[in-house]
Amino acid sequence: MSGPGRSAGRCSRASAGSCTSGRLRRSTAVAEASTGTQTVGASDTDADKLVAQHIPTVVVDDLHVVYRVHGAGSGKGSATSALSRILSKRRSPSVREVHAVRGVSFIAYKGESIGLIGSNGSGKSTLLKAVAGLLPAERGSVYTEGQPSLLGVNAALMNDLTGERNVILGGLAMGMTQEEIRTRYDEIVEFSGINEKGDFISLPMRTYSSGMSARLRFSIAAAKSHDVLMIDEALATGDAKFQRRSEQRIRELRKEAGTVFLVSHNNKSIRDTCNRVIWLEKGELMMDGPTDEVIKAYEKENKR
Ligand SMILES: Nc1ncnc2c1ncn2[C@@H]1O[C@H](COP(=O)(O)OP(=O)(O)OP(=O)(O)O)[C@@H](O)[C@H]1O
Repeated sequence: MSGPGRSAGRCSRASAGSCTSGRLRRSTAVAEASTGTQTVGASDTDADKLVAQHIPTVVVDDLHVVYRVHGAGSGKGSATSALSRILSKRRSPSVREVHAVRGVSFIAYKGESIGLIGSNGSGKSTLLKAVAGLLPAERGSVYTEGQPSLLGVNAALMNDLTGERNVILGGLAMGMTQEEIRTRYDEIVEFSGINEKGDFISLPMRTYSSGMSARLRFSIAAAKSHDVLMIDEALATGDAKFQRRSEQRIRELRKEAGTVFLVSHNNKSIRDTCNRVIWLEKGELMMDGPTDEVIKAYEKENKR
């Protein structure tokens, strides 16, 4: 393992399994353009064979993430009051800390598709952002193999540019060459289904519905195999047909040797695409294990 802050004990502390890779690096990268019915758990797929090799892609070690909210509770959080404070050199009236992730540790392996579940505000998105290098760790460490890509429904492509331009922009942001983008362009547009009801790809993205934007973002991100792909609720916005297609693509990405993280409140999506689930509550890791086991425990807890 390489990267600052490495220590011999880290891998074994993080979770079960051994840390055999010599290529993991500490996560500092800024994420790129921020995204059935088949059961994956027990089948003898290529992805399952990869998982069995135990090649780590992400090591999260006792991770804590804290947000600091300036001006919280004072009722003076506006830009004008902040400017007046700066000019008068007064200190911010109050800073509230939100401890969003508390001591989470796990190791993700090549070929795994990991669902992140938990109630609203339990820290799922924050954990993904920290793994992507978008949020700093207050304490603990994150090591990743390769470049993690966070695909969120709020990921910023350029709303004033056409869908067509955004496909190119998103492709470049993910490290594809112009030639690769040209080759895959038709495939991306077709997968997104944006043109099913007319020539929408030549219109600016601001004219798209939220579902259409999410579909295009997912299609761009899914056009490339990722070392670590993190998808935050992207499937929730597409219609049923698109969801099935996306789930199929997630299974393929998993086979293409990467690791996929999927945040979702839809337990069926998680069951259909993930072989492992991490359950968070109040920023703490409640359970980490095979999909069926964790979802069963989560559903039992939520029936109370
Ligand atoms: N930018 C922010 N500033 C301050 N606090 C934040 C910020 N973003 C999230 N939080 C807080 O961090 C905690 C975890 O939020 P997070 O969005 O990670 O939860 P989540 O599990 O993804 O929730 P959901 O299922 O509702 O999307 C919450 O208490 C939330 O209020």
